[in-house]
Amino acid sequence: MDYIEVNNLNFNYNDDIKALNKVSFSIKKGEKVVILGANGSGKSTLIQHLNGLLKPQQGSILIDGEKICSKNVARVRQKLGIVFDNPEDQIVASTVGEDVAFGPRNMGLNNGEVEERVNKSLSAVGISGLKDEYPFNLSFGQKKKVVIAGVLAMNPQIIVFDEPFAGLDPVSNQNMLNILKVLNDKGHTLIIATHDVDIAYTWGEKFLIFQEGMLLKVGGDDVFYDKRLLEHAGLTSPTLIRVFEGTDICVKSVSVANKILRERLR
Ligand SMILES: Nc1ncnc2c1ncn2[C@@H]1O[C@H](COP(=O)(O)OP(=O)(O)OP(=O)(O)O)[C@@H](O)[C@H]1O
Repeated sequence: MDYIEVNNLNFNYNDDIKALNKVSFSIKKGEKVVILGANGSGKSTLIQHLNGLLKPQQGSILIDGEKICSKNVARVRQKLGIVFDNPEDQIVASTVGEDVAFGPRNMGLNNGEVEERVNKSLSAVGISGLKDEYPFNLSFGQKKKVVIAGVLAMNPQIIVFDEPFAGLDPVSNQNMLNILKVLNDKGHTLIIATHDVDIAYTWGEKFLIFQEGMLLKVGGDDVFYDKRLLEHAGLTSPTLIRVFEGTDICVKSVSVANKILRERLR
């Protein structure tokens, strides 16, 4: 059984904008998946379906064998956490510590357990020193870490990140890659939604290519060597592939060289 199953999902906004069009795919436990598409291709709409924020107008979503419905949506949200692109939309409390505690408290954990989860999560993203700060005064990258800590504190098996690298400086970018690596090493299933082909190619293992609400292709690295597919999706080749274009180096050698490079960059 697959861990996440999306079957024939359709979703329109205002009866006319087809945001998702017959989307079907599955994800296995522990996979590193990228939902890749240009602006407006349906990524955020899809993500919001994965934890029941949006209800399918047609089709279904199963998480760990359970079809999402109003009765189990709270349980699904403990299994699948989402870090949205704008951290300010997700911050709810007046101190960082209280914000991170919000999820575990709602899960009914006692004060000791909540405190332990808060400290562990803040430490995992490297912001233990910000525990008593007012979160809205922090920088964008710090706010992002507060939200990630809040999601980690719920200990979801699956974590979805919408544009996790957007707005981060190079050091914060590397921090984010490190956080993702630790989570993946611990066995979490990770999903990133992005339009950034470089980030996608560097980090991902399985790629879902979207265009105007349609899932054009599910594949591995091979999707990045399919120029027609990328063009159709309104995407370009990743820089690591483009630098070899026009040289005599064959695709196979580029692929092998990039495998080594990507391992180093992750
Ligand atoms: N609340 C909304 N009301 C009406 N139309 C919407 C709404 N949200 C999204 N859409 C439309 O649905 C389509 C898919 O949008 P969505 O935000 O899911 O794409 P996206 O791939 O996440 O884009 P981006 O990369 O720009 O965030 C677009 O045509 C968009 O204009």
